[in-house]
Order: sequence, then structure tokens, then C-alpha cells
Amino acid sequence: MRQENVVKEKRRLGNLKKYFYPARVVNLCFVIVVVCSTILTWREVIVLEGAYVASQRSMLENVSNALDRHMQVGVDRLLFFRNGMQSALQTPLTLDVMRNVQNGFEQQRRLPQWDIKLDNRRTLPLYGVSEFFVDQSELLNRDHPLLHNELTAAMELGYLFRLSANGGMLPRRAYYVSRAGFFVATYPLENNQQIIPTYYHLLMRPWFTGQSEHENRSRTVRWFTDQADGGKSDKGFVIASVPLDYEDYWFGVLAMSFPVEAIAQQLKDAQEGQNKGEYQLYNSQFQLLTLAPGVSHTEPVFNAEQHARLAQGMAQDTRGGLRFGTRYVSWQKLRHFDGFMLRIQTLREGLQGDFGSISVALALLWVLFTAMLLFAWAVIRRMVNNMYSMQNTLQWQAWYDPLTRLCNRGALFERAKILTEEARVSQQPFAVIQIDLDHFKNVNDRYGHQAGDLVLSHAAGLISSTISSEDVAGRVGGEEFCVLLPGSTLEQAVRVAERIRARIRGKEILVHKHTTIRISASLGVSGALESGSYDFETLQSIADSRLYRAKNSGRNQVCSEDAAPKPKK
Ligand SMILES: Nc1nc2c(ncn2[C@@H]2O[C@H](COP(=O)(O)OP(=O)(O)OP(=O)(O)O)[C@@H](O)[C@H]2O)c(=O)[nH]1
Repeated sequence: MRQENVVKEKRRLGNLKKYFYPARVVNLCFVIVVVCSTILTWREVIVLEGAYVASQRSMLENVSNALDRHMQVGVDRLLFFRNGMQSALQTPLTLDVMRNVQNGFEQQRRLPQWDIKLDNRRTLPLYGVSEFFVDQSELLNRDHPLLHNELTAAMELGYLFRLSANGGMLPRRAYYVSRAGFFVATYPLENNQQIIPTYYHLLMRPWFTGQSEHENRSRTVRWFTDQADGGKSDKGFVIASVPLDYEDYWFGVLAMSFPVEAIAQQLKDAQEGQNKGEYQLYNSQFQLLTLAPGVSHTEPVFNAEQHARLAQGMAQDTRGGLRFGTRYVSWQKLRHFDGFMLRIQTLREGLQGDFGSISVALALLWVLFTAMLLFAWAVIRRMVNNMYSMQNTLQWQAWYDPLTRLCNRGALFERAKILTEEARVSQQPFAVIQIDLDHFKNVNDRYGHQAGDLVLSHAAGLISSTISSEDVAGRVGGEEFCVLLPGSTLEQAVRVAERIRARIRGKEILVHKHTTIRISASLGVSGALESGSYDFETLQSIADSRLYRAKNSGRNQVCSEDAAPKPKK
């Protein structure tokens, strides 16, 4: 049983050896190292990318917040003016000057166009249109009982506008446009001929029409973009407007317009403070409002597919980022303006920053490491291959006879032990053939030692080409051979021995240029079943004694029994 386990263990080790071929192990180790280093580098790249995205967003957030603060100031002022007008509607100033305003209006209200100017250095003029004009539009109405209060409130607003404009606290344009056919604006008209077209123009603006009770149910500040002054992205206005309501009646609209050029300048300032990248402002319909001055795009900033992806991203999230080829685009929705800020950074710009240099260094390190690893792999593999082939040669030399290329005596005995044990365990037949060349000394003596070697190698070749792949042949002495035949009975082994004998006898061997010789061999055969022993040394000794019987009986014959064999011709 113990022997059986030893045999199994040897086989298992043999199979494992096949898988752990040294070159394969070296390859595997290097592949593992390359994969691990690549995974680690990749992880670093992912961490870096995360940090890069965070930095892009943080830069965008700073600029957006600054713009938002700017917008918030505008909204606060607008609400302050509205509250002021509502107070004035409720409790108008009872000054003579205000009564003059009301009287002036009553005198002129039917004129096609009119103005009421007080001290232009302290307040702004009121510009108005005729009763007839007002009657033409359903949007307009001059019949509200608080009309006079509205007029004086507008005059007070003109005072506040003037005050704020002088203090630099107002954008270039601010308006109050009344539904009663008049307006106040922070910019003066060149002449009265402009009153009707200007009023009409203001009435048509989306920031006015969009403040009706129907359009703006929440009655809060709304943001609009207006390209009316130019039509180019850097010439329009961003406008905040709020309706003036009092006692559930919509009197008119207060508005402030911020020229996008001013916003663009802000973007440019932000851009200069940070590392490379471009800022853009879009409205809620994803129309480009402005770029930083000095930036120009000959082609559209985004193609249709990129545009659609960005629009989708913006609809889903108030902030985010997308990579388009070599550009990274991050966006953030503004809190006080119905639009988005975009930051675009190209790969080249990114590489010039800190993250770029770290990424380049990381990539170079990885390339260097991998190149060194490949070099080490080539050297080690070569060394291992050399060592392995040297080891194989030594191993082969330890197990095989170099002249005949058959197993040497030691190896044959080792194999014999294993094979006889396997045969014993499985109770299979097992046979041994002992072979000795006849009068070999004469060959050496007549034709020389080299010719003798040649004959030995020919005889070995004939033996190994006659036996099956299961059988094992070995050189056990000078001109003596032994064949192990696992699974063969004595009769089968005798047939094999007979074939060997016949082939050796039949072969004409060229020993010199013009000299050929024929040799013969005597063979003794033994079988495990017949002799009742699986012990190799016993079987070999029986075969050996039968071989000598064959020799003594005239050579060139096979002997498989202990009685004297018949001679062959
Ligand atoms: N050329 C050569 N000769 C060898 C080698 N090994 C042994 N011999 C020779 O083989 C011969 C063996 O001779 P013997 O044992 O007398 O037997 P024999 O001449 O074959 O005669 P029988 O066996 O009785 O037929 C010796 O002369 C050895 O020198 C070898 O490797 N090469």
C-alpha cells in the first residue's frame, strides 16, 4: 500500500513539474508584477483624475459664486426699488413738487408723447405716450385710481435711480415701465421723438411681457437674456426684472440690465487668476451668452452630439462635468441667474498645470519601470532557459547512455523498480529480455574501437525501434542490453526478442568506407507470471542465465526456458 502511494506521489510530482516549467514561472511572475504595477498606476491615475475634476469644479464654483454674488446685489437692489415704490404707492409724498408732477401729467396725458422733467441733476424724467396709444393695447391701462400715486412713485424712483447711478451702484440700464403709458430710464433720450418707439420697444421686451400675472405667477424676480442691442453673443444683455404689484393690481415692471460685456470682463478676470481654462456663460436654453474677452471660436464650441449630452447633463444635475475628447467641460448652475457657467480646459492646458506634470511624471515612471522590468525579464528568462537546458543535459546524461541513447544501467534499474511495482500492484504480466552481442570483441579487434561503437549504436537503434513505446530499453553493460516489457507475457516477450534477434542479424552495418559486417545477438527472456516473482533483480538474473544458455547453445538465438534451446540458422 505504501509503495502504491509512493508511485502515485511520483506521478503527481511529474505532472506538477510539467506546469512549473521554469520559463513559464518566470513569465508568470513578470506578468503578475506588470499587471500589479499597472493596476497601481491606474489607481493613481483615477485618484489624480478625481482630484483634477474636483479642482476644475472648485475653480468653476469660485467664479460662479463671484458672478452669483454680483447678480444677487442686482436682485437685492431691484427688490429694494420695488419695495420703495410699493411704499410710495401706499403713502405718496405730499410735496408741492409731486403735485407739479401730477399736474404736468394731467396737462399732457393726451399728447402723442410727453415728458415731465424736474431737476435733472437730482431725478430722472418721466417719459409718456398718449391716451390713444394706451387704449390701443389690452396690456395697458390708465384708469387705475392710484395712477397719480404711481406717477409720484416713479418720480421718487427716478430720484433713487439717479442717486444709485451717481454712487456707481446701478448697472448702466435700469427702468420702470408702467402699464399706464409712461416709463423712467437711467439713460436719457436724445429727443422726444424717441419716446414712442422707446416705450413700444420696452413693452415688447420679454422681461416686460414675461411679468404678466399669467407668465409670472410667483411674482418674483425673473432673469432674461436680450440680444436686442446687437444680436452677437457678446453684445446682449442679461436682464433681471420684477413686477410692481400693489393691492392685486399689476402696475408695471422694474428691470435692470447687465451688459454681457461686463460679465465677460468678470470671466476674464477670473480666468487670469486661475490656471489655464476658459469660462462661458449660457442661459437656461443653453444659448451662449458670453465668453471671456479675447477668447474667440471660429467653429461652434460644441458639436451637436456634445451639445445634446451637455444639455442632458445640465437638465439632470446643477453641477457636473464631461470629457469630450481632449477637453474637460464642467458646468454649474447659477443660483441668482437662470443659466449655467461652463469651464472648458483642453488637455494641453491641463498638462501645463500641476495635475498635468504629476500625470506626465507618473506615466514616465510607469514606462521606465515597465521597460526595466521587460529588460530584467529578458535577461532572467535567458538565464533560466540556459540553466534549464543545462540541467536537462545533465539530467539526460545522468539517465541515458550517450553512445546508444538508451537508458543507462542506473536509470533502467530505477524504471524497472517502478514498473515492476506497478505490475505487481495491478497483477499485470511483466517480462525482461537480456541481450548480448555475439563475439563483439572480434569486431573491436578487427575493425577498431570506433567501428565497435558504431555497431553498438546500430544495435541499440534496432532494439528501440523494435519495442513498443510502453517498453523500456537500457544498456546494462559493454555490449549488453536489457528490455523491460510491462504488460507482456513470456510468450509475447519471446516474440519481441525474436524480432530483435532477427533484425540485428539481418542488418548489414557499414563499419568502414567499403566494409560492411553482420553481427548477431543472444537473448534470454524471463516473465513475472511464469517465474512467480515481480522482483526485477530475480527476473533479470533468470533472463541472464537463459542468455548464457543461448550463448552456450551456439549464440544468435533466444532462450526463454531453462532447458537447452534449439539452435537457429
Ligand atoms: N567499442 C567498444 N567496445 C566495448 C565497449 N564496452 C565494452 N566493449 C568491448 O566489448 C568486448 C566484450 O567482449 P567479451 O565480454 O569478451 O564478449 P564477446 O567478445 O562479445 O563474446 P561473447 O559475449 O562471448 O559472444 C570487450 O572487448 C570490450 O572491450 C564500448 O563501449 N565500445
